[in-house]
Amino acid sequence: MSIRVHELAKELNLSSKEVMTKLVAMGTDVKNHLSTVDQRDVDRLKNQLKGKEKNLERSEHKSTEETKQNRSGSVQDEMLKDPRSAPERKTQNPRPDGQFQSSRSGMEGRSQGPRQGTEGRPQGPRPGNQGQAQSPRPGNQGQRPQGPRPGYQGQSQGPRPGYQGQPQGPRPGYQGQSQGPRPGYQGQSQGPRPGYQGQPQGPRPGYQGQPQGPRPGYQGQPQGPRPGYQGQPQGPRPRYQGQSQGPRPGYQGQPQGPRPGYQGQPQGPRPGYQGQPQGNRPGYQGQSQGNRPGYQGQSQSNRSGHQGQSQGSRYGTPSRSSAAAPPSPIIPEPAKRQMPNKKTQDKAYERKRELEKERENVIRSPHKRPQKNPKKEVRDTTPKHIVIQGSISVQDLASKMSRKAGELIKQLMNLGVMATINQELDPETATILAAEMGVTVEVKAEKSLAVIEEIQDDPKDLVFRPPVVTVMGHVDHGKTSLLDAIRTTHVTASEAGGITQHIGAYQVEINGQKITFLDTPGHEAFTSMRARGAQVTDIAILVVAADDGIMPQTVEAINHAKAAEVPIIIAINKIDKENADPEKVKQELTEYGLVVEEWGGDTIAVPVSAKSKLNIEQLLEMILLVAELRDLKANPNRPAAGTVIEAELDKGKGPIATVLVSKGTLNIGDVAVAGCAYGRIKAMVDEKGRRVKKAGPSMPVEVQGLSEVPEAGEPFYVVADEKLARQITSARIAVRKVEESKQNVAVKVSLEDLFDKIKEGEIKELNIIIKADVQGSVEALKQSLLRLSTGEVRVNPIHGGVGAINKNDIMLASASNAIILGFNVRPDSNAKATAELEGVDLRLYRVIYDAIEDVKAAMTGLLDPSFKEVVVGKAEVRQVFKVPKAGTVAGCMVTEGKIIRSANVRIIRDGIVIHEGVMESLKRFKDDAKEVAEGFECGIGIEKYNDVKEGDTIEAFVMEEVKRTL
Ligand SMILES: Nc1nc2c(ncn2[C@@H]2O[C@H](COP(=O)(O)OP(=O)(O)OP(=O)(O)O)[C@@H](O)[C@H]2O)c(=O)[nH]1
Repeated sequence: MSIRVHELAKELNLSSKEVMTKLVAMGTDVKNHLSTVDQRDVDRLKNQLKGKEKNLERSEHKSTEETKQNRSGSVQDEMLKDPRSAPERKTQNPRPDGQFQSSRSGMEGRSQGPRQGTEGRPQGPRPGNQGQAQSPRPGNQGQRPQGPRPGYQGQSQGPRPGYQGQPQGPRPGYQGQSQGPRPGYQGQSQGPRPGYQGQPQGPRPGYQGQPQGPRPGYQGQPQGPRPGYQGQPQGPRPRYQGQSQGPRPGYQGQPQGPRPGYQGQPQGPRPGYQGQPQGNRPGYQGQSQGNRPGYQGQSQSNRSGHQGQSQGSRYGTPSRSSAAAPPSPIIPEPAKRQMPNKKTQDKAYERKRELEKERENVIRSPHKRPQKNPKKEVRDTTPKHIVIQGSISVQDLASKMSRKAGELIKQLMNLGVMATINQELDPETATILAAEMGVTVEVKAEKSLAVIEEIQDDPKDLVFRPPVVTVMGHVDHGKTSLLDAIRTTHVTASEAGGITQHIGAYQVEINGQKITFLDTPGHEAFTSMRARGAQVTDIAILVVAADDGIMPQTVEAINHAKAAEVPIIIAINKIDKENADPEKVKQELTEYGLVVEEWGGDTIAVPVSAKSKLNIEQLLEMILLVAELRDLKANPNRPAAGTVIEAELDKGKGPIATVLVSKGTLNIGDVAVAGCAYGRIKAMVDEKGRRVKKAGPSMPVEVQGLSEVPEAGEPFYVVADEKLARQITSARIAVRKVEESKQNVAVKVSLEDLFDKIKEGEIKELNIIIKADVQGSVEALKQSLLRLSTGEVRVNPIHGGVGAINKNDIMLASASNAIILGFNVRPDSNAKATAELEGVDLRLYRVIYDAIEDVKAAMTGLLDPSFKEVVVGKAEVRQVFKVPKAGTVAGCMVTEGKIIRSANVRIIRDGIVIHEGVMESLKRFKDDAKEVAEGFECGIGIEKYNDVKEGDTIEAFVMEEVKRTL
């Protein structure tokens, strides 16, 4: 059974705090009023309280008795007054003088006869006194036993350190309650003390100080309720010889006979005694001779019946006590000297209060720790060095610097830069800004997950791989026919029944060696892939019709192949034709730097007929020969890497892609990444539609299992697992989003930044594509530009052609990082859009000199980029009117943008600029108009120009000032 503190308090009619204090003093572990107390502790507490009450009652009773005695003039008084007369009156056995050193009022009347112990006490053994210490007790100076005390049994023989410190000064806290072992418990025997209440071990029902059996000696004063205790033994007390033999209900210290053992009570302070309850005992404090303010326990001599004790009553008030007990003439001097003065008492009291407060605090908040240093040190925790990876937004930089974005924006304003929180700062700006705020910046390019690192192969693992061939040439020269001829010629018997699929590439075998053909004739795919960084072609087959010779697209193809540094094999086709002139073709080729072998050059030229399947084998052998010279090798024993040749979304199969493996071997079940697509390869088929389980270097296969359709030209990699594949593609998607959000196409080289790039060493060669209205202009421009080459940069016209600037020109420029110069030509709409998309710098001139000057200025950093031509609209000439006074007026339909009256115009015919001049009139019907929007008709008159024709395009353009950026 347990009970909570507050319930117990209620039961005892005490406050919870009081109960807690008592319990804590008893050694019971209670934390607060809700703590539970077990029955044993409850009983102990109750016993304690009960004992206190009884003691109080006894004290009251005793005081009354004392008063009575005092009034009537007791024997004891008389004894005190004249101790020598006492034996005559009271004791039957006179005691020699000086033996009653214990000058306690109650004592004096007791010894009516000789008490063996009395005599023996100071000098000899005191058989019954067990509560006495033999060790020095500071407060007990009056009666030190001088010799062995036979009745003293519970005492330690050695020094008892704890016994001595108490009585002299205030003893603030209750000390009778041991909270732990108290080695030096004083006054108590070290043997079993059944009735002692200082030992809070539980109820001691039987104890009352009176042993039930023979009591070997006095054993200290119980503090708890000792119902039976009154100092009267219940049984014989052999050593207590000065006592009455029978029960002494009211034992009050008046022994009927000598009590040899009872005399051991010190008169002085008994410091170690602590068995007193803690309850308020108003009168308490005046006990003993030694002032023991904290003393709350009953001294050994404090037995209810023992009224004559000491100089100060322990129960009654000092005044009462003193009144009851007149000063004894035999009080030893030393005891008196120990009475502390008022100052000491005050100090002691203060100290006691402090300790009590501390204890209360501990009880209230046992876990609360005192605050040692509540003040916190303010430390600057902002980093002094940060690492960034390229550009960084203001917000992210602020976060890295542990600053507020507002602080950075403010600092940027101080630096003259207006920025928003999301604005991207380039590394330089970020570094300067951070430096202004005391932070150093380290720009470290982060290894992006989006980029897959190339595996470097050991040269000894490399083996020969089939060459990858692209067929290029002018329109109708027979590219498709040649590819078909090769394919059909070299289809083996076993493959004949196979369903030939168009997967963008295929392989043929000749003399046990394979050749891979990209099944997309023309240089469009070739340049597109090159523009994406994919260089899959090992050898270019240039098809030139023997009856037609070199044509513009032939030249383009030559230049594309040269720019890609791909060896060219010439297939002079249609030799079956009567008007075929292969020699003429060879002759023309020399103009483009291609000198055939038989003429001493290194260009292989094979006369073939796709139609008649002539020399196809010879052509293939030449391909193998060139491949051998190129030492085309790859390691087949590694994870596959390659390029997406073609890709589409198949209704049944989902995303499918033709992949040309360039290194390693692709297996079913491999996890691959291509651009932002990834997936586990579920199935692979070759160009014949056969399912294959693996694809080695240079083998084209169609794969299924990718998450989405990748773009042609995307690199294709096998990675360790799908998790990594997901991470890579996620990173790529994130990069793509950033790129899209920037809406900023990666600008290739341009004349504006040419000088800077030359200075930075980024450009050592300026690639230029020239398109002009006539070949003569192309050549003139080419020669002039070549002369601009300097030691720092070489001008390299990679391609020149006649006619409008087309998409192929743009792709070539993009792939080769070239600038396009157009002289008297315009880009077609497709080319213009592609140029914007690819970031190709496209410049149009009407005067060759202007083009040369611009390139020259750009190379020397003197190009004035402050004005830029902006085309505001285009109109198609639908009808031409001859107006007598106004000249020729072009009736037009605005097809693009708007035609503005103040704009300059140029007339374009078949992609060639016919005229450039000033608009003379702009009319909407008969009215003059400032501008005419797209979809409306208008009449346009051009100053000093009447040669406009139906079908011409009139382009309106303005010169806009370009704001220079720092
Ligand atoms: N006589 C003869 N005609 C051929 C030969 N090769 C192709 N032709 C013919 O030339 C024409 C064009 O052939 P294609 O193979 O379509 O030429 P291409 O270069 O693929 O043409 P585009 O796809 O338009 O660029 C066809 O009518 C073919 O029959 C050949 O070796 N001899």
